[in-house]
Amino acid sequence: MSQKTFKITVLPGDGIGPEVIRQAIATIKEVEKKYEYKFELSEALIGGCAIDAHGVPLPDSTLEQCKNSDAVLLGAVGGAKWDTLPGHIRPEAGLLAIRAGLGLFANLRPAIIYSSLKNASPLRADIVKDGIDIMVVRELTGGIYFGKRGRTAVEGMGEAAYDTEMYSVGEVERIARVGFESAMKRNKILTSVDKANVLESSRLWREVVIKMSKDYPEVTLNHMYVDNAAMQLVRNPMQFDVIVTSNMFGDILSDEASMITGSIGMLPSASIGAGTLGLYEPIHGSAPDIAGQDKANPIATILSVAMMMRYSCGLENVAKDIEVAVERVLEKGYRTGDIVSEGTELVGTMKMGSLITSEISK
Ligand SMILES: NC(=O)C1=CN([C@@H]2O[C@H](COP(=O)(O)OP(=O)(O)OC[C@H]3O[C@@H](n4cnc5c(N)ncnc54)[C@H](O)[C@@H]3O)[C@@H](O)[C@H]2O)C=CC1
Ligand SMILES: CC(C)CC(=O)C(=O)O
Ligand SMILES: [Mg+2]
Repeated sequence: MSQKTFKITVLPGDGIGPEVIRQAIATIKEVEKKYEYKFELSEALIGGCAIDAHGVPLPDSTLEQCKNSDAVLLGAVGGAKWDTLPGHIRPEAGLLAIRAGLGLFANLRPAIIYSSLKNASPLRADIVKDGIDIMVVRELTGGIYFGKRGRTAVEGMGEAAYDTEMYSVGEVERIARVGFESAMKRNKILTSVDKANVLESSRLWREVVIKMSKDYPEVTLNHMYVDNAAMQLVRNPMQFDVIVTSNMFGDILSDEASMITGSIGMLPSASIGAGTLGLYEPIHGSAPDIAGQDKANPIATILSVAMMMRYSCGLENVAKDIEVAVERVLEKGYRTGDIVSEGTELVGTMKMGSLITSEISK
């Protein structure tokens, strides 16, 4: 029987992006060998490298190519070289534009602590002993990252700058639905994180989430202010099942959640919208401090490939295979620098990638 060919656009980006993407591509090639599914990979530019080549962080041709794909795999963008450019042509603007351009309003960031990595967590052993398994559902195409911004002046205070947080009922409804649906498939606890004691946009957020909870009577809904949530994540992370929150709060809390599971180099993400097209990327950035040194942990990107198999390709068995391969390599004691500890073996980006692909082929 002939298999469907999945069209994947690969956007390596900047810094460690191309290094971790190389290992993710090797994973896809291994999947092809083992399963005979076909993946047609084609690369395109985004971020700093696109600015260098075309003067813009997201060329129209890149967006078009992504729209004509089944899925997009992205490394990371950004770096000091482009930090002084005006905001709208910085590498990060390309990232925001591709998320919005593809209509990917929901970003799923699973923070899981692997049993063999418990001692890589900076939290006390008694806090992580029963495991951490949190799904952060972050709104991705609204809020302050997309609101009106600009420069003005304040009398007697000189130049001023502003950014605006705004959410509509429709935007909150669709992300809340992803949160509730996700909770229904898990332990049925949803924590909506906001700052409703101060922000009007958070008060609307909370009203909408409460209204929607009537459709999900089995889900226990909690509300938490973001400052408390940041604290509770280190105090008692096991209380969380699914967290649903705004773009900026989700950005910040997911970096925190990643570290309590061992490292930011471990967390994958899936950005999804109304259809099956999704964008898959590690939650970390371009890590200029370790770029080009074979030090980056490729696991977050490889696990993003697993999420791609699950959400855009419908290949749950392949997704599981990749996740088990990662687990086995960790159980055998191999570690990149960000998760290394006494009694484990330090390996580089390339070696970690090849250890994982060789587990997949088994
Ligand atoms: N999705 C994206 O493309 C993102 C891009 N950025 C951009 O990346 C650049 C650097 O930003 P930072 O704030 O430093 O965040 P970052 O996530 O790039 O790095 C933060 C720290 O984590 C470490 N780290 C990150 N990924 C790692 C990995 N896979 N293995 C081992 N260690 C890892 C880095 O070495 C650094 O010490 C900036 O230009 C920023 O705007 C930041 C976050 C996300
Ligand atoms: C440009 C930023 C919004 C990227 C980032 O930090 C993220 O998406 O996690
Ligand atoms: Mg971030």
